[in-house]
Amino acid sequence: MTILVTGGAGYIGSHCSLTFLEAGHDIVVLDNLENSSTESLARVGALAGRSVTFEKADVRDTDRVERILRTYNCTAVIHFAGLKVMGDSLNHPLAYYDTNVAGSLSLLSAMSRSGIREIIFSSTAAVYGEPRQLPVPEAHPRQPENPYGRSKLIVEEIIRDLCQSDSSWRAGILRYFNPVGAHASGLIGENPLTPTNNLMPLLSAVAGGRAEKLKVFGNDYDTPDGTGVRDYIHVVDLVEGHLRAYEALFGLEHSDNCFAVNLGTGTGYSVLQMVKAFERASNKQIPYEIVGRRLGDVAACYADTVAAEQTLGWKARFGLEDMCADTWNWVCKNPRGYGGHKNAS
Ligand SMILES: NC(=O)c1ccc[n+]([C@@H]2O[C@H](COP(=O)([O-])OP(=O)(O)OC[C@H]3O[C@@H](n4cnc5c(N)ncnc54)[C@H](O)[C@@H]3O)[C@@H](O)[C@H]2O)c1
Ligand SMILES: O=c1ccn([C@@H]2O[C@H](COP(=O)(O)OP(=O)(O)O[C@H]3O[C@H](CO)[C@@H](O)[C@H](O)[C@H]3O)[C@@H](O)[C@H]2O)c(=O)[nH]1
Repeated sequence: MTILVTGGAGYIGSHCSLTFLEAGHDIVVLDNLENSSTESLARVGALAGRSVTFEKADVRDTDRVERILRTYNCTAVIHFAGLKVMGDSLNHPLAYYDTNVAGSLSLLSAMSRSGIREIIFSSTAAVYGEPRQLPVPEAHPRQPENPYGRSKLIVEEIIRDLCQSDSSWRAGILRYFNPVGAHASGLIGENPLTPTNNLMPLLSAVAGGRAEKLKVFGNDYDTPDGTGVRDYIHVVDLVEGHLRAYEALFGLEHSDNCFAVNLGTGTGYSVLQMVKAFERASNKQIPYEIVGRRLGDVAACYADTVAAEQTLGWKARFGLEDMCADTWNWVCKNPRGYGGHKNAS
């Protein structure tokens, strides 16, 4: 029962690999190292007490993926490999459709050819677009507003069609809200040197003196303090959700062989609340200035978590303090990220 983890050297994939190894599963990681290095897997191996089997490969190489699936007798796939920067997807839509859509199609074809029918797929709250209702339930209309969100929605639909066409397929689609934080050891986390527009890495960059101040994108939203509200979820909670999803796949009835659930905490925090929380965790002042709204941002977005609780028996455990403290611990211990990563210096 070996599980193929695509994108397993990356931020979420490395945490997931550790969680699955610790739960006693055998895994093989496939990654093209486009946004990662094998150092993350060396550290996962050290934490788990056993080495991680790794194949450097591209998910778009269907024949190679099929060979890997067969070589390791894989029975299921957790699919993280992809591009993830919403803003970037507006400038490079073809790259996003190629990696996220064509890459997933290639993987699903390789699975189909080798008779593997179980997949957990990394989707995103970005498939909902502007929330019309809060908290956002899974049945909320899916109207993504950028190529990144659309690429994920297209793959969701492909997976649904597969499950409908053949009841032996089983799929768990997981819509992440805002993953943050790092493993408590401080050994694995999100590479601090990767260019990013996300709030948490920018907070740590300012606290660590790598950036002068934070730009707060708008304080005129219809939220308690006027700044944007999001559902930040600790990456360790998020990957626990994958373990529960993997277990839930076995309990699925053939008539109901595909589920889509939100992975969030259900609680929203504003940008200014995040600034304060990070100041407490780091014991540093975080200077900020209010600037105009960022194109494409919504006022507030947080998850309805009822389906995750019912379908997976899963609920996030970590609070904002842990998310900030674990991020800060990771960044302080690894100010230059992993060795070998193209953005490491
Ligand atoms: N981090 C977030 O905020 C977030 C939110 C919602 C959804 N997601 C999704 O979760 C998944 C993992 O995100 P992450 O934050 O760990 O990103 P990441 O960039 O750290 O990890 C993605 C991994 O995929 C690999 N990869 C990229 N293209 C590949 C290809 N063609 N073939 C093989 N490997 C390839 C990269 O090298 C990297 O190791 C992504 O699919 C992303 O879209 C992330
Ligand atoms: O320099 C910054 C960066 C962000 N923000 C604000 O912080 C909040 C969070 O922004 P960010 O961390 O960029 O996350 P989102 O824009 O919510 O998008 C994330 O969350 C989505 C899921 O909801 C994922 O799909 C995306 O990949 C991921 O980037 C928003 O209100 C932003 O306006 C600032 O004020 N200043």
